[in-house]
Amino acid sequence: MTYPDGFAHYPLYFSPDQQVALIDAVKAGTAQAPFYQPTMPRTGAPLSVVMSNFGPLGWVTDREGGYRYEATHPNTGVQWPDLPDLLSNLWREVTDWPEPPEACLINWYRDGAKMGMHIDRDEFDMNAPVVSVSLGDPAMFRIGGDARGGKTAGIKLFSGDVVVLSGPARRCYHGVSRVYYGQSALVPKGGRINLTMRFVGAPACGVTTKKAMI
Ligand SMILES: O=C(O)CCC(=O)C(=O)O
Ligand SMILES: [Fe+2]
Repeated sequence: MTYPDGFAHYPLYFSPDQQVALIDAVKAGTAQAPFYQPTMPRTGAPLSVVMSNFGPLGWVTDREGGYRYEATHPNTGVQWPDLPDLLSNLWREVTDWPEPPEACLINWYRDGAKMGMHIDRDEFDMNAPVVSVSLGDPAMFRIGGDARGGKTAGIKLFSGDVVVLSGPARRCYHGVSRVYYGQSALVPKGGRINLTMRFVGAPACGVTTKKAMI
C-alpha cells in the first residue's frame, strides 16, 4: 500500500523550540477553552481523546448534536481562542489555499488513546486541505483509500512532524492506531497533542452544521 496522491509528510517541520512554543500556545488556549470529553452521536460513547479548538469555529461532537462546527465551547459557551501565528503561518507555507483555516482541533491523546479510521467530512468545502501537527509522543498514523475497510499504509509520526491531506488524500480514511506513550516529555501531563487545521466553508446564512442543510 502506498500513500494516496495529495498526502504529504514533513518530518520535524517544527524545531524543538517551536514545539515548546506550540505547547505554550496550547496551554494558554486550553486555559480559556478547557479540554472536554467528546462523545459519539447516538451512542454517547466517549472518544478516547479529549479535545479543544483554536479559531473562529471548533469541531465538536456529543450524543445529541452529532459531529459539527460551533463558534463556542460546548461546556462554557465561550468563544474559542485565536489561532496562534505559528499555525496560521504553517497553513500559508504548506498550502496554496487562498483563505486562512477556520478551525483548529486540538486532540490530546493520553495513555491508550487512539482514533478510529474516518474521513474528515463535516466541512462544507472539502476541497480545502487539512494540515496537522504532531507534538509529544510518537503515533502510528494510518491512511487508506476512499472506502472503509480497505488496505492502509502506516507512518510513524514524531513530535514536530506535519502532515497535509489535499487532493484525493483529503477524502481518504485515516486514523491513529496507537500512541507510543511515555516517550516524550514535551506534553506537560504526558501523551500526544495533535493540532488539525481545517477550512470549513460554511454558507453565509451562519449555519455551521452540515446536517442542518439537508
Ligand atoms: O491525530 C492525528 O494525527 C489525526 C487526527 C485526525 O485525523 C482528526 O482529528 O481528524
Ligand atoms: Fe481526521
